[in-house]
Amino acid sequence: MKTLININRLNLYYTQFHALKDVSLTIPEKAITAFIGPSGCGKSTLLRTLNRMNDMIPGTRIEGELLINGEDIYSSEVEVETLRRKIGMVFQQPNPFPKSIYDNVAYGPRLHGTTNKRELDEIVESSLKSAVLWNEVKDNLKRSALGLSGGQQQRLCIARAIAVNPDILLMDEATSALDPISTLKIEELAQELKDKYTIVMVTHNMHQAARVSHQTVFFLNGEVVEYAETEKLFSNPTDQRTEDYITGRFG
Ligand SMILES: Nc1ncnc2c1ncn2[C@@H]1O[C@H](COP(=O)(O)OP(=O)(O)OP(=O)(O)O)[C@@H](O)[C@H]1O
Repeated sequence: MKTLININRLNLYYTQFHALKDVSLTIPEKAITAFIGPSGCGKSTLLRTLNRMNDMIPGTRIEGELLINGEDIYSSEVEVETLRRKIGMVFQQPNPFPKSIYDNVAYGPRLHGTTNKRELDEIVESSLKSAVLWNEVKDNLKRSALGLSGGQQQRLCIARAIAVNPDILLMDEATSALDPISTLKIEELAQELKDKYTIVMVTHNMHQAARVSHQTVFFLNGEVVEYAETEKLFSNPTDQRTEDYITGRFG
């Protein structure tokens, strides 16, 4: 499997607080990588370094190297806007815009200069189909996105993210606010999307990581304790701390 993301000795500080400690990690292309670990261990922080969302938090300092496709995304030549266009993100709480379903999905393509109605129609349809939402909304595209259920809203947010054709999809506990059936739908959707996108997901739910991911990364106190193919990490972890965590002895 080809490596897409290469992280070398990454350290991140929130002012004085050392939140990521010497993190080294590779993330394979077109597969799902799950970040697990107890609350506050740095999962979301590392996820946010991948699209430079942490840049927006004052006092954040980063050392080390983070390569995507061989390019250091923290180099001064990288334009953050261009980088973020290639990296979609879905959050814990579905956050559709207070606009129609259609306008939510068309938002990114319009921002990037697509104005042709037929082209936009096609992008909206194909993105909603990819997000397995099309059949539920195709007759109501002009309705407000806020009228959808939580699970539908989250699939709409995924459609919105993929409408600009990113390389990477980041999911930060994207199912933790959803009911079990909606959660299952998003998990199934992630399985389908991984053939086209590299997915990195933070999850509180170890079973979810075990169910859907190819690779799992276990964090503790800002460090990566261990990362491995999911099957290996859950059946035969190398580190005692991983074993303690996955068997429920802490966290
Ligand atoms: N903006 C910030 N300023 C200062 N400290 C922060 C900031 N964001 C996060 N932290 C701290 O950094 C550490 C890692 O936080 P992070 O949100 O990455 O953990 P997490 O593993 O994703 O946790 P959770 O599972 O609870 O979301 C925590 O101790 C947190 O308090």
